[in-house]
Amino acid sequence: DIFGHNNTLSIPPGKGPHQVGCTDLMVGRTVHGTFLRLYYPCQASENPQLPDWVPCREYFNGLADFMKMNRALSERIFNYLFGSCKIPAAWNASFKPDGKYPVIIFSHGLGAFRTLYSAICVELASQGFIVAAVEHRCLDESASATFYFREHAEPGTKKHPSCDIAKPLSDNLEEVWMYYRPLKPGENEFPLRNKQVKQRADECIRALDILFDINSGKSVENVLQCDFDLSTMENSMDLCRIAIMGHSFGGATVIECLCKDVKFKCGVALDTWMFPLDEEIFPGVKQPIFFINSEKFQWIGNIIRMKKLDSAIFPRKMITIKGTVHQSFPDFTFLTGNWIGRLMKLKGEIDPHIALDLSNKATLAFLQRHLNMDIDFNQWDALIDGKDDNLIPGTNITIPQSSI
Ligand SMILES: CCN(CC)CCN(C[C@]12C[C@](c3ccc(C(F)(F)F)cc3)(C1)C2)C(=O)Cn1c(SCc2ccc(F)cc2)nc(=O)c2c1C=CC2
Repeated sequence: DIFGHNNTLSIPPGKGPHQVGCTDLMVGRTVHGTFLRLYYPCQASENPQLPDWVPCREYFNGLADFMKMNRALSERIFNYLFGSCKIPAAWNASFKPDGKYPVIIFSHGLGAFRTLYSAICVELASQGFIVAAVEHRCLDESASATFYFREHAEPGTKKHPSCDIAKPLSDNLEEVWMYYRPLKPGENEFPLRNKQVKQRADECIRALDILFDINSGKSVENVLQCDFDLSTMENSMDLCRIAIMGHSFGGATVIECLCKDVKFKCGVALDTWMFPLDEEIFPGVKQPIFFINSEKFQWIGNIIRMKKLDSAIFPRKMITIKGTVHQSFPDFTFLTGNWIGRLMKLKGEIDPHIALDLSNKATLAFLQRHLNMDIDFNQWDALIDGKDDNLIPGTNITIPQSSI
């Protein structure tokens, strides 16, 4: 196709020792419920069913809204380009009990949704983490699209589920879709984004609470009819080893979560958008933070705010990956040929596999250090200090002396 290659298996599989399984979990029958995609170490399975990267076509509509494109046309374009793309994980594969796995909650960026960072989540799960990629919804409306179920009053208005994984548990539930809400003209952005980042943090904390319930063997009702037995994950999570991770708006969500909940022992913030954060919370953040930045997205104001989190007491690290752009972290960076990928700023100069490999290895080394894990991720410790030809320690943005 015009992107130069077919996409089905373009998202790189995990490099770690574990096979990766994946399932969807929706808890709660209202917009205030929790919706997440779970990536986990699984039993080897013969012919694994690979889930679709974009689970429902409504997400293409959401992307169109987010990108201010015409829905009808772009749904067909996105479906043609990305409709066949699969996630390299075994859908609903049996969980592999093997001691207690550390846990990561992942928060997506503005206009994204829970499946768009599968390359990162699959890699981490393959290295022995349980990863919950939340889908932000509610007032937040910072996902490009998301859905929830509502008890529908009128009998017989049963709408068939739009995508096969969205079969609701009981048939008196109807799917309600909500889409990305752009800023109104003249709307003051900070109050909205600050409220949203607090909402996003609450959703991450609620997702963690649900993992606690699952770990304690409490029965958790999955409103989605996924044939995955959550009880197989009882007592399998190391709930002293929990990290929060996110991209862009999700990076700001990392800082907000660290401030709100000490159960998060450290944070990895990818190409963070600092704007939504109220600087008053910064002194309240005591956990280690790792800022992994792209070369092109950052600007002086954003870096200055990150520097305000610098500390002599709490470990704060920053690296910049040379030749990367903002979209080098979401999966799109693997799904287009070079020239159109660079044209649409979905790819930087660097090979996306090399870029994400550096980001993932640096992340694993940081997590081992600050979750006190006893494994071999410390082999990549040098990357935390930016010691690699493709890395810059700290930032490439020069900050004028006057502004410090
Ligand atoms: C003009 C629209 N305007 C909206 C406010 C700016 C839109 N925009 C730049 C984009 C996302 C882009 C994108 C995607 C996907 C294709 C595709 F063709 F491949 F589908 C193309 C082009 C359009 C690059 C961003 O917002 C950047 N950004 C993001 S992008 C997260 C994301 C969203 C959807 C995805 F599919 C993948 C990744 N997350 C954030 O938290 C923040 C920002 C900026 C500040 C905070």
